[in-house]
Amino acid sequence: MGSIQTIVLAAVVGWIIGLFYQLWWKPFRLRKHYEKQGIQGPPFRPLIGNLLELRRLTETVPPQASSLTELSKRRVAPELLSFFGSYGKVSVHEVGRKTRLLIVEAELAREVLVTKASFYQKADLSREAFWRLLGKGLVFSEGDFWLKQRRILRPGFRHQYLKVFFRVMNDACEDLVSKWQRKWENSNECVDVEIEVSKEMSLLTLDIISRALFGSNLGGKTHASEGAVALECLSGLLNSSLRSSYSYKRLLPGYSHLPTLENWRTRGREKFVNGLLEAIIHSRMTKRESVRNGEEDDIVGMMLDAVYEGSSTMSLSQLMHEAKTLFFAGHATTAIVLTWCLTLLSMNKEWQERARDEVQRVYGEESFLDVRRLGELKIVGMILNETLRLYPPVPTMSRQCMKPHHIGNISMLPDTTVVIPVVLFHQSEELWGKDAYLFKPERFENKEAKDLPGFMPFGGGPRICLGMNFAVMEAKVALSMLLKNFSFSLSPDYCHAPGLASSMRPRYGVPLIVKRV
Ligand code: HEM
Repeated sequence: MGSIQTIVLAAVVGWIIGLFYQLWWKPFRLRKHYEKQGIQGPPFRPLIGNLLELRRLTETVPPQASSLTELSKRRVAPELLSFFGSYGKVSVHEVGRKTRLLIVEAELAREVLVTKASFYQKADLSREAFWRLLGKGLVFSEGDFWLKQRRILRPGFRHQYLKVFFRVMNDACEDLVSKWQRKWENSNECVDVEIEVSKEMSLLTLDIISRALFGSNLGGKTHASEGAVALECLSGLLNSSLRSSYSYKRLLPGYSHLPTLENWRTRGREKFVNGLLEAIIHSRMTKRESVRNGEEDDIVGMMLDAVYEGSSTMSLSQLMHEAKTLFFAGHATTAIVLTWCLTLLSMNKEWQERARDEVQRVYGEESFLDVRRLGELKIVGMILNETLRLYPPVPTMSRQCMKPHHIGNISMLPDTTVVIPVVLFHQSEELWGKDAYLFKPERFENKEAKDLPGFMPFGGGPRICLGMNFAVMEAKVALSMLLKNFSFSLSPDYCHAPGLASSMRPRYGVPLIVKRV
């Protein structure tokens, strides 16, 4: 009996020491390590870290922007902007027990993402926040497993497939144009129509990614009503992921498994999206077994080839995770860019005209663009880059240090999360000049501008966005098709408020007045 008591006592003492180490000693030791190197930050607070300050700073964002040219960084990353202002280009703070180093120095960020990438992994904090949305797909895989998955998926984003997707993009955009044209069916040609474009762009990109992933032969699965429900579920999942960033719930291990109303809703949404994807993939498998031609022309088909090939190492459950990752990663980001492109063009009519002139010249008499002429859409490309600069859909990235090493003069220790505030780089006066807040696509006339170390809308290094070429092609096709058919101006109901739950989405949507060209 005595020995059992001793064992229990030793276990309890061990557990308390472990807890003390994790919650207090480890973050305290890391904080001291960085402070000794002259890196400052808000005061160290055990257990909760700087959640109080972070929450207070994010809650100060007013409901509406002060002007149409107010920089989005003030609304999307006010806490990081404030730490940068108070403590300089490199500062330290904690979220709960996680130590974070905020780096607003382009060369250091490049080291983390590119040259010293092997010392880092994706950060636990973002994995915890986004796992329901992105599954265990490529975005959060690591090491050899990540490399293997990336090798399987990469061909799907190469030129040969992109040509197939180009058709898919054209078809989906044509459907959207026809849908909008019908709004004039019973009314006068010159009548203005108000359209909430942020929702329309989300539906469009969801349609495109479903067609590219699963083929156009979906039997209407992700169109119409199911598409709208899927969109609602995805946006609900995104909101709860982003809301959890600075939530106290983070301090409770296993919170996401408790039977709360929010968790119940989140699981319902997740179940719907998983069910939809499973049904589509199973119908694809059945089709594949009956009509096997070996030449798949969508991404799930290509992954199924990898599942069935003897040499392959992709399991069916991994295929589900990858499909989920691409389904989400492939639609939300591009929808944001398209929404802000149309908004900025509505605010800057001369650029809208210049872009339309270019589109009309490149299309000529054709109703579809020739894939070989995509490169001629130079002005559209410049507008796209300037939009990605002002409204980057991924406003911050983070990495977790795995091994001791140096970046610049800083000695890094494992378990430190590095925060790379893309949005602060993109809107830095030091990098872009005093007029960094203005929409000036001519910045990108010089091709080298997009290779500047401070411009990273698609990330960088080995983990650079897999869908970058897909997204650029999609945005060019959609913009050119819309500009060719319609003109845009701001609705009197438009309220400028970029930033919804730490993302670049517009808080109140974007109602635009649309006219037929
Ligand atoms: C304008 C649209 C897009 C933007 C701005 C964007 C941005 C990014 C960024 C910044 C990353 C790197 C994140 C990090 O390093 O932590 C990333 C990764 C990724 N993106 Fe995109 N993305 C876009 C569109 C797409 C599309 C259309 C797809 C797929 C169809 C896609 C699939 C992925 C995947 C799979 C990764 C993870 C790559 C890896 O870790 O190896 N993205 N994206």
